[in-house]
Amino acid sequence: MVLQLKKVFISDEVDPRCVEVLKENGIEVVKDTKLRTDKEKFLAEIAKYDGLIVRSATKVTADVINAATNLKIIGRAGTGVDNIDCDAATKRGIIVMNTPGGNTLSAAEHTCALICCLSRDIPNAVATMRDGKWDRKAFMGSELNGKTLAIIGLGRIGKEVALRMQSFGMTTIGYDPIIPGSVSSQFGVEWMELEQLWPKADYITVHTPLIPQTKNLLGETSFGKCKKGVKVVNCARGGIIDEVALLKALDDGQCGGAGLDVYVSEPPDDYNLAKHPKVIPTPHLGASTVEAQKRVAVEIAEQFVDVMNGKSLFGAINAQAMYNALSPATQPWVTLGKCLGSLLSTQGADSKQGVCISYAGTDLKDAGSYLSASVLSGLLATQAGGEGSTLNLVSAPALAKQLGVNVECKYKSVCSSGLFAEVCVKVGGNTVVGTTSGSQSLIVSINGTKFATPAVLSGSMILFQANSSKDLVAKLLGSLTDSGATVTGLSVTTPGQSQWGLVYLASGSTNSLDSIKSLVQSAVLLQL
Ligand SMILES: NC(=O)C1=CN([C@@H]2O[C@H](COP(=O)(O)OP(=O)(O)OC[C@H]3O[C@@H](n4cnc5c(N)ncnc54)[C@H](O)[C@@H]3O)[C@@H](O)[C@H]2O)C=CC1
Ligand SMILES: O=C(O)C(=O)COP(=O)(O)O
Repeated sequence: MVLQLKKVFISDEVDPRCVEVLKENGIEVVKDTKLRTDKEKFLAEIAKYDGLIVRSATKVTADVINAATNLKIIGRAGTGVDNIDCDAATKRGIIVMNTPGGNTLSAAEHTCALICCLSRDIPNAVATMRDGKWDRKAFMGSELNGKTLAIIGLGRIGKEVALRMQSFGMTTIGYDPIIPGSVSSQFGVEWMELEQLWPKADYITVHTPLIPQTKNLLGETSFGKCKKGVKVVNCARGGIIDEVALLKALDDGQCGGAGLDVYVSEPPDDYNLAKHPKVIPTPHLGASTVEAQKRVAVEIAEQFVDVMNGKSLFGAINAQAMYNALSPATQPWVTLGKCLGSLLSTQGADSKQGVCISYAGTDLKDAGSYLSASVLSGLLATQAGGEGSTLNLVSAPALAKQLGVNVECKYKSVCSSGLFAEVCVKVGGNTVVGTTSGSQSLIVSINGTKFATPAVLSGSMILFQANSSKDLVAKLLGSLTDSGATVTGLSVTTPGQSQWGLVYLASGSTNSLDSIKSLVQSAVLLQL
């Protein structure tokens, strides 16, 4: 798979190395960090690009995505993609990718810095000195040594925070629905359920994405289960700690202090929380280091170049089928799936009746996810509406879900037909079986009728069904030639009562179809 990437727009402050790497690889780049503030102009401009690179400031909402009629890929020079409407992008077949890990260490260090500042109230102490005051009594801190740090979200950043704070003598406990205790114990974190964790924690730090399950994860109820005076840090996303509940807990002493780098609205709608004397606020600086910025800028540019060259889809978060389809060995099967889907669509197969894909042969052992996406991309092509809609391996599964199409995949290691591998797609009463030879897609049978030898699916073809007769082929070829068509080949099923066939044409025209109408039961023009 090679994605054509000619023009990329960068709408946020990204290190200049990003532009350099893209340009070195022949990609035209426009960087304008102000345009996004003028929505109308931004929407008009974005239509010209096939790539977009952002950080967290640009809100890539559905209206931006729908205006970007040529867009193929959105790159996040950083981790969180909550500023990108990934569902809208997926429906349009646009790849969304981030640079996982590029800013992990910076975000982890910033979290640790906030924990240290909280333990000694350093910012307020600094402020008094700046005010010309020598006030030692007001700043009695407490050691981190021997205290318990609860880490919610034990992914990349959570783990690095744990390792660093252990060197201060903190006991680290944590919770994550995906990372089990057997893994977290390897980096010194005792895994426990949230209910056990709340009353044990002296400090709580959150490192999850903002998703429905994590919204207000630390709120009024959970604060109530914590030790009085618990200190909290949010360097992940605003809203994981409920801002209203936090303000109340700070006021009534249930929370002893908060280090905040992220907010529900950025910049905050009001500064009540940021100005609270027990809060240490920073303006989303977790990833703002020279090192992290250089890393994410180069990484996102290199990832774009790799996609363009069909080399890798590292960092893609909505392109699992495309990712699985990358290897050269899978390419012919991806093409076959799409051909079989298109062919069924021309036969009027109704996808609402459900799609059953059976595939056999050890070559196809791991083909499930990309085969179903590729069949759907052919089958549903006529149903993908809207300007700039692309039905591809990213958008086809999303469209099937939206249309309520049920897809079933079955795998068998042994191919009973004697072929090395084959794919059978059944939709309602229509069934097609195909296989590959080198890079070619071949049709083996249609509705149970076998081709004499598997027939190539490529170029302009007429697929017909007719009553078998001795002179059928001669009559068909005669009519087509008389209509001005140049026939380059023919492949038919073994004669029975009814016969299917493929006539290969130098170029297709409806004239050719009309010329054989009286000789066949059905005929469709295919362009594969
Ligand atoms: N302040 C800043 O500038 C930065 C903020 N971030 C944010 O930090 C957060 C974490 O980033 P990474 O560690 O790189 O992500 P990650 O994907 O490596 O780890 C996130 C972890 O959260 C866990 N998780 C998901 N749902 C959960 C739940 N309900 N309860 C507990 N854990 C749950 C996941 O299983 C995963 O292990 C993200 O929100 C990211 O956007 C990242 C970089 C910089
Ligand atoms: O990578 C992330 O998730 C961040 O929050 C960093 O945001 P930024 O790139 O600094 O706008």
